[in-house]
Amino acid sequence: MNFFKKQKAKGQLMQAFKSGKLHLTYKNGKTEYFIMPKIHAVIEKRSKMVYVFSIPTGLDPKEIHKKKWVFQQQFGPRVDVLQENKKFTLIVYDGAYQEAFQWSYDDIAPVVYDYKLPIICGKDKNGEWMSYDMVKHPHLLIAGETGSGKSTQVRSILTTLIKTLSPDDLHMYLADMKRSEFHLFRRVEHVEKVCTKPSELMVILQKLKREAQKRGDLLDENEVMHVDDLPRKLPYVLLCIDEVALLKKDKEIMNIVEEVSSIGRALGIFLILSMQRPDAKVLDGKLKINLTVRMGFRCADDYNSRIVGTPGSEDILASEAGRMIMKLEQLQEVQAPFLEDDKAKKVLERYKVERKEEKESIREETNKNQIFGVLDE
Ligand SMILES: Nc1ncnc2c1ncn2[C@@H]1O[C@H](COP(=O)(O)OP(=O)(O)OP(=O)(O)O)[C@@H](O)[C@H]1O
Repeated sequence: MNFFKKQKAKGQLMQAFKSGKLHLTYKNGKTEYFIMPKIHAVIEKRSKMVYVFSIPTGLDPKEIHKKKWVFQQQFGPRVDVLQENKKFTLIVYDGAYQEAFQWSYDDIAPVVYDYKLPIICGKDKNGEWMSYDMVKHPHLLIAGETGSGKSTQVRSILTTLIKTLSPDDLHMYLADMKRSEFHLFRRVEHVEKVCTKPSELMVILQKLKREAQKRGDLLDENEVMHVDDLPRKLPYVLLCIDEVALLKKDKEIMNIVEEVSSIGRALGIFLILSMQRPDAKVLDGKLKINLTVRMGFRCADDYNSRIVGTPGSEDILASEAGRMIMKLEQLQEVQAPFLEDDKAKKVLERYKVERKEEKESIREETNKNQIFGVLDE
């Protein structure tokens, strides 16, 4: 921030202190003297300004919190005041405040109608929808601390895909390493398999490897670069792994995931990976390069947000669930739509079929004794 901008910002804060009488006053004869709070730093961050100040001894710290409205009058409605002893941090967010909002397919459908594989992200500060076509930007990483809104976002993305594409055009494989999220997608027509164990995921990955091989051969035979250019349409395949970091010690699994991330784009095989704590070891090498789209929900610190590739997500407040820094072509702050578990269940009800459950239970039964080769049919 240049010198003049910093001075102007300091002046505005001083003005707020004066208007709210947030200072000590003493008189010497007829003259009044003020002891003002001391401004230690003014830091400009992406989409916000941070002021650090301390108050003079004798001024009640509660006054600063009670008079938050003074800062709002000076800087606009979107301010936060944090306190550590005598030191305060005032955060002034720029732009309009993007309130939380509900997922509604009626609102989303017109936004995504011309995408082949639509990923709905949320709304930016101006209330504009953010979305993209996964066929153009394959492989997505979603990261964020517990309670930051990551699982809700995965739920919203998958539900939107199910509503938009037919089960002939999209085959989903869902790996739920925490056993907490994907149960509501069981028996959905588009969902080939929901698994919760690494051994089951390995079966899926072996299948996807063979599928990739077949698709690669087809591209060669037909002398085309992308499955969309084949004479016969093939379904897109989506593998979504929740809490992928739990698999980091499983080298064989991680190697195939990495391989899919490298070759999937042309073959119509895509990944959505989510993790609570960004792990530099998991996001290493090829995987890091190939997960081109990132959604960084609130994370612990700037070390973590750097690993995700979404600087600024460490500054998202705990009260801002569903807020993220998104990296597509550029970094952008986005509020994700809120889709509750119960509502998703209702939306998905009409896509549930008996057939798939039977198929799954048969597979699971077979898998008990024989892990490999089950899906070779
Ligand atoms: N898009 C959103 N808009 C508003 N509130 C949200 C949104 N997403 C999540 N929340 C709120 O945050 C809570 C936690 O969300 P969620 O379960 O998605 O977090 P999480 O990061 O996946 O946590 P965990 O890893 O523990 O599952 C929700 O119950 C809801 O109250």
